[in-house]
Amino acid sequence: QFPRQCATVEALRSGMCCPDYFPVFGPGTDRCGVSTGRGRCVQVTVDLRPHGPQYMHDGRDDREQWPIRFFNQTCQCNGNFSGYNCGSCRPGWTGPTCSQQINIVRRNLLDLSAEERRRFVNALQQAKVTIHPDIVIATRRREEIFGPDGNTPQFENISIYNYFVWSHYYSVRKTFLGTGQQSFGGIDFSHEGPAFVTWHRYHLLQLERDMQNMLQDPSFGLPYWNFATGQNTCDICTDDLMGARSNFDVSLISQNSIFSQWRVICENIEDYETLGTICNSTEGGPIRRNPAGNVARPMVQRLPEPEDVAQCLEVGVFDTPPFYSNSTDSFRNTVEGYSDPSGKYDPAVRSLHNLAHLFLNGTGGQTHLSPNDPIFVLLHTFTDAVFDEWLRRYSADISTYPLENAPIGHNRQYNMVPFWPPVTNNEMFVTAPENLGYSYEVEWPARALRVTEMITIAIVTALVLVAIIFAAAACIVRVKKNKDDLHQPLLTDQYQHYSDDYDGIPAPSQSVV
Ligand SMILES: O=C1C=c2cc(C(=O)O)[nH]c2=CC1=O
Repeated sequence: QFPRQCATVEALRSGMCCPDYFPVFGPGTDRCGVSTGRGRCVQVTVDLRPHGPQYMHDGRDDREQWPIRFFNQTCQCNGNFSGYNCGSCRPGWTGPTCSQQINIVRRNLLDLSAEERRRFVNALQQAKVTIHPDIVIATRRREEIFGPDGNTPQFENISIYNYFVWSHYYSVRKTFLGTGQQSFGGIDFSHEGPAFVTWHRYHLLQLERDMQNMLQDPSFGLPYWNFATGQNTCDICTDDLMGARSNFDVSLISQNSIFSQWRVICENIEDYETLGTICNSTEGGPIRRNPAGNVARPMVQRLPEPEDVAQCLEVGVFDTPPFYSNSTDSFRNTVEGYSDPSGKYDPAVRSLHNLAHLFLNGTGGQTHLSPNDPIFVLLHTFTDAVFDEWLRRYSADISTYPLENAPIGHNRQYNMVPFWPPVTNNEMFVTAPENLGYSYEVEWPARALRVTEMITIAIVTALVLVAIIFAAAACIVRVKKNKDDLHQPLLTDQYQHYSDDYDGIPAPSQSVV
């Protein structure tokens, strides 16, 4: 959420979060790397266009007009420089002056070699236990951020992976309306609206970049899980990947997998909602996962079909009013999984991304907890791959991404909560290989024919066949007629008339034999 340097009483009181890049002449002398032309400290821009009607408690939530409840000044970086102090590079660029282009390839997890799988699992484990070098999280709402004594900012260190989990929780948490009052749940800054795809794209980019820095490997790329297998098994739930099922408890992970030792954060949801506290970095119980095991909901006992992805990619309009989870003929609502794969909204349906979450049936199926299960990363890289393919096919047509009246947090120019420095949804609505420095190694399934198309093709084929049969029949008749003509006795009426015509003199009794 915020750089460690900004989690101070002074920074919060001033509203300025512009850390030094290299403070040669003491603190505050190189804000945003200004001395080397990397960037400068500027006023934060927030989108003031109205949000949709789903949220009606304006003024009560720290996430409104993000991030100005906390800070109103931030670094604005020049050229390819980026980051909270302009000390890093924009996605797709690397090197000391950020002038070298890179392309990271995101591959199918099942295509990785044994050694690549081992390295990926180890990298996740390292991220789970390594404190984030730059970022700390707020553990209280803004009104309690200075602590009980008014002088102790309520921020905590958190590991790189747990920060990924926490960011998702913070974006979906309910609005606290006061002790004794029910928290308001009709708010979600990362789901059920157009920002679903842009928010999760940045979320993954941030984890990928943090892991690249941790591994000191700028070419590290997150793999993906092609969950559209149509199967009722989890093909990546093996001990060399995301962990097999435990032999002792169907909803736990096998002890042969390191993920059986992972402990989740943000599980005390009732405390957060009734006390108005915020999830912190404290870990609790194990990851729960029981793929295809939800007997109460047979519909979520299967994964999406390859054909579902193909159909979803045929929905050419990015989003449709009311830009919410009941939008119909919306690519976003289809890939998110509230519409059927052809785009038709149906409240009973769960497809694609939502279906993959619910199939996991456990930690990965509960929105406030789901990233605790590392399958989340792979499920979302695949969802992002579908989004990128859509952007490519439809030339990133942003015209139906609403500038206003989308659910709060989802307007095109809104800064995504809780990322820092501020980044808008708009900035993620670009094709990844050309603009963000990564691409997917993936083959998309061809779309099967619709019934109407099949009927049209059948009718056209039948007509063509009938035409061919008629033509053939006509030919046969003609050939037969010609043959018959050749075998006719030479003295015929026709011949007679011809010969009559020939000399122009009627010769009724003439014989040619
Ligand atoms: O973690 C998530 C869990 C989800 C469950 C649904 C649903 O459709 O019921 N959707 C989800 C999204 C998530 O991100």
